[in-house]
Amino acid sequence: MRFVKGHGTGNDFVVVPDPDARLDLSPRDVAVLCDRREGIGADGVLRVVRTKLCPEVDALAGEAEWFMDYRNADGSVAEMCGNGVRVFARYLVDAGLAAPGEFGVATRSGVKRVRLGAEGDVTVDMGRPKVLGDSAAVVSGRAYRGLNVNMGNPHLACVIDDPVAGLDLTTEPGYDRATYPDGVNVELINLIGDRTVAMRVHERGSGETLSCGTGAVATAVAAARAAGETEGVWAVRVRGGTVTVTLDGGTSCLSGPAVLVVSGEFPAVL
Ligand SMILES: N[C@@H](CCC[C@H](N)C(=O)O)C(=O)O
Repeated sequence: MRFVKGHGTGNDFVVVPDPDARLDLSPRDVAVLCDRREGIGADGVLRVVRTKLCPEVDALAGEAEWFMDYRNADGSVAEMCGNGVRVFARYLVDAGLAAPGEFGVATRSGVKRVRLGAEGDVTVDMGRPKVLGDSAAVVSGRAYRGLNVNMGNPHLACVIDDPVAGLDLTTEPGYDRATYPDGVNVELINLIGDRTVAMRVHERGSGETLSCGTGAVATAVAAARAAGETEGVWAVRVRGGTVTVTLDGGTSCLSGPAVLVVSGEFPAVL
C-alpha cells in the first residue's frame, strides 16, 4: 500500500491513495498506521477516494471529485479536519489529481473550498462557525469555562488566564458528556497580543497534537468574543507553528503551511 506523509504546522497525517475505493480500512488498520513506534506515526489518516464511489458523500460528487475520508489516530471517524484538508489539497496537486488554484474537497461536513497560495500556504474556507453556548473542561484538576463551537466537529474553546505552556494534556480533559455525546476537541487559549493567541489542544481520538485547524478557528471565535469582536484576522500560535484565521462575520478561513515530507510503501498487515 502506497502512502505519503504530510503535516500542517506539525499536525501530521498518513495520506492513503485509494482512488477506486478498494481499501476497507478498519479502525485497527488506522491505529497501526498511526502508531509512532510500530507504524508510520501520525495524528490521523487521510484516505483519498473518488467522491462518487462513497455512498456517504456521493451526493457531493458534482462539486468535488475527491473525498477526504478522515480518521483519527485511534481509528475513529471525524466529520472534518482543517489541517487535514489543507494537506489533502497539497497532495492532490502534487499527485496531479487537481490543478493548482482553487477547488472543492468533499468531507463528512460538506464541500470545503481550498486554495493553494504562491508562498506555499494552503487556505480553506471553513464555513460559518456554529456557536452553541458555554460549557466547561477540567484540565489538571482545574475547571475552565469555554465556548461550545461546532466546526462540523465539536470543540470546547477555553480562553484562560493560567499559562497554557504549563498545562498537562497527557490525559483527556473532563467535559460534559450530555453536551458532547460523541466526545470533544478541547482548546486552551491565552490572549497574548493584538489579535494573537497561544493555543494548545487535546483532540478527540488523537490526544494532544501540535496543531488543529478546526480548533484554531474555534479558538479565534472564542478569542474574538472575549475581545468583544466578531470579525478580524487572528494569529493562532500552536506548538507546531502559526496558522491564520480570518473571521468575516459570516464564514471563516484558515491559512497556513501544508507540506508533504516522505512517501513509501507500507507492507504486511493491511
Ligand atoms: N486535527 C484536525 C481535527 C481532527 C478531527 C478531530 N480530532 C475530531 O475528532 O473531531 C484539524 O486540523 O481540524
